[in-house]
This record gives sequence, C-alpha cells and structure tokens, in this order.
Amino acid sequence: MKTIDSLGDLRGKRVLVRSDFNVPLDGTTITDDGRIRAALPTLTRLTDAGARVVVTAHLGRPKGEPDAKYSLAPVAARLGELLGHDVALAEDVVGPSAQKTVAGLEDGQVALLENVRFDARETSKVDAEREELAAELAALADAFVSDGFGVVHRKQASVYDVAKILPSAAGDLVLKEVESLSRATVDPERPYAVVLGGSKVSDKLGVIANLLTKADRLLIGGGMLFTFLKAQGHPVGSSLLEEDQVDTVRGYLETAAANGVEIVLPVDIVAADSFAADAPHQTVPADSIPDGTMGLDIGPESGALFASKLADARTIAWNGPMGVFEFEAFAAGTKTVAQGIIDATSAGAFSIVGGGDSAAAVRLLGFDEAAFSHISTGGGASLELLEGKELPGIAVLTD
Ligand SMILES: Nc1ncnc2c1ncn2[C@@H]1O[C@H](COP(=O)(O)OP(=O)(O)OP(=O)(O)O)[C@@H](O)[C@H]1O
Ligand SMILES: O=C(O)[C@H](O)COP(=O)(O)O
Repeated sequence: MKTIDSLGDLRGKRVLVRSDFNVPLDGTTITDDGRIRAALPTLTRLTDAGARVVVTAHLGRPKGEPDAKYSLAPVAARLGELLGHDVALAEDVVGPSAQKTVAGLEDGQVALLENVRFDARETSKVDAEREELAAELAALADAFVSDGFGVVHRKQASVYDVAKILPSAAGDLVLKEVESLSRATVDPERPYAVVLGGSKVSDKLGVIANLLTKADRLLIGGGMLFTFLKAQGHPVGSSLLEEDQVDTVRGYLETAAANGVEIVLPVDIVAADSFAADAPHQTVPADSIPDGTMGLDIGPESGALFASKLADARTIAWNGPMGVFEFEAFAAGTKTVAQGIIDATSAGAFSIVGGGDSAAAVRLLGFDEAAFSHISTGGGASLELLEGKELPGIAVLTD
C-alpha cells in the first residue's frame, strides 16, 4: 500500500482525509470516542507536516439527505478538544460552505466536512454518481489519505472513487490495522476461534460461510444467534430474526458438521419482556424462549461454555457484543466473553477485537484495552478482512 511518505512534501497542500467517525451517540453525546482518538496519529502527522487537512466522514446511515440527527457537530467538537484547537465544521459536504471552509484553512489546521452520507451519491450503486461526488471532493484537495479503516470495505465515493482521482495513500491507522489483522488471516496459529455477535445480522451471517473454511470454532451470540436457533427448529419469541436466512443458516450448520468446524451456540438465553434497560427478564433454556419475550443476552451457562471454548485457543477474533451490553441487565454475556478472551491472551493467544461497538463495549465495561492483542476500529471491515476478501478501499491504495 502507498504510504503518506509517498505523497512528498505536504506543506501548504490541502489533504483530504477519510476518517471513520461513526461513533456511538446518546443524543448528541459521544459515548465512546475510540474511533476519533484512533484517527489522531494520522491527523497530527499531517498537521505537523504543514498540510491543510480536510476530513470527510460519515455518521450512521442517513437517507442521502441532511438530517440533523446525524450531524458531525459532536464529532467536530470532540476532535477539536483532542487536537487542542478548534475544528471548523462545514455545513455541507462539497457545497459552498465546504468550499469556503477549505479556502479558509491555514497550514497545519484541520476542518471537517458535514456527514458525507448527507449526499446520496456517496453510497450510490451507480458508478457515475459516485464518481461525480468523488470529483467534487477531489476538487477540495491536492492529495487523499484513506484512514477510515472501519469503512474500507465500502465501495463509496469518499473511500474508493476519490482515491482514483487524487494522489492517494493509506493513513497510519489503516496500515496498522491491516498488519495486525494479517496475523489471523495469514496462517493463524490454531485452534483459531471466532466469536460473532452484534445486531448487524444480515451483514454478518454472510461472513460465516467464509469463516467456516478458516476457523476451527465459531461461537455465536448477539442478535444473530436467534436465526441459528430457529434453523434448529426452536422458538425465538420476538428476538431479532432474519427469517429469510433460516435455510442458509441450516446449510451452515450442515457444512460445519461436514468440515469438522465446531459451531458453538448458547445453551441458555436471557429473555426480556421488552427492549428496555429495566425490562422484566428471566434466564431460559435456549430451545424454549417463551412467546412474547426477546433474547437480549446469552445466559450464564452459555458464558461459561464460550469461555471454555476460548481457553485453549491460540488465535481469537471477536466481532459483535453477545447481548445488549448498553443495559446493565444484559451485559453479563459480553463481560464473560471479554474476560475469557483476556485470559486466553494472557496464556499466549493472539486476540483481535473488531467492531466499533465491540471495542466500545470493552472500554465501557471497564476492561483494559491493552489486555487484548489488537482492538480494531473496524466492524464489517475487520470481518471482511478475516474472511479473506479483497476490500475495495484497500485495493485502490495498492500500487
Ligand atoms: N440479542 C440482541 N438483540 C438486539 N440487539 C443486540 C443483541 N445482542 C447485541 N445487540 C446489539 O448489537 C449492537 C452492536 O452490533 P454491531 O453489529 O453494530 O457490532 P459491531 O460489529 O461491534 O459494530 P460496527 O459494525 O458498528 O463496527 C449493540 O448495540 C448491542 O446492543
Ligand atoms: O460502523 C461501521 O462499521 C463503519 O463505520 C461502517 O458503517 P456502515 O456499516 O454503515 O457502512
């Protein structure tokens, strides 16, 4: 991959940086700023070099038009605090405000463009539409640095197309992530265990087919476990479910059995009456979730089972919390798995935590980040790398 050094002397140059600032928010309060902090090395390196830094990023999944709920204003404020000087936020993506903000930048200053997904062309499946937005972004800069590792699996204008127009390089975060994750993709030490959870079920079910050819054990928790339970013929109440994936998942179970890959499913579930922090709840066997209740965490027996399957692993990748860890009552499964991974790491395993929410869970639940071998800022991106896929936002930076 091309590095920032390859861009030459950047003093006085306008450098467009794609960062991943898709941080968890509670209203306008950032509940975990890990992704912003992870972006700082590249940003300060560029400002130290005298560049005029223009950052583009997304937040959430707005519908291709401005939506105040997804404004990057809280991010601009936090970034300014962390950098120690104000970060101007343009009111639009590439319009008059963006152009004026960039024109006002001095050497060594940083500005942020408003949520790039406020422009429908960013995520368009039509090449020409993305290319048009990429050209407008490129017109704001002299060079491009791709540093939003969490989004390099997206073939989007600010990630992929713009890199084809400007002299481009991978930022330090992207380089570090790719190097660390390669320990799990290039000849991993075995047993290799992958723990999957979270709520982006449709995104993540697809990765299982590929992981079945790479990992020795797959531990399934979080929102996707219910599609597995359903595939085994069990009731799941009103839990998260991808009904149209049930047959596919049944196929995964068969393939795993035929290939000698162990799929470990929870044996008990914490089922709640509703999706709320104070919802009445009970622990029930995984094969009999009562009607009208929803599974919001794996149960204690499952936690112990998962920990035992991690204890002798030599490589571990974890993506997605085991339950709704944001609510204290449903955080135990995620805590037990995090502790299991930490114990295995102390015993010599190489461990990767992937996913904005998983990394946030580790910090919010009070675990020491240094107790894991690598905490990735990427969710889908780290998973796709683990699957062995070529990521568009990486491929485009390769000579
Ligand atoms: N059983 C469940 N039902 C509903 N939501 C769940 C369940 N288990 C976990 N979650 C939710 O999953 C969310 C995290 O899922 P996600 O797939 O986004 O994780 P991630 O891969 O770490 O993050 P990202 O893809 O954003 O980097 C958390 O907010 C958590 O509350
Ligand atoms: O949170 C993430 O995983 C990245 O920021 C990508 O977001 P997306 O899944 O909405 O493309």
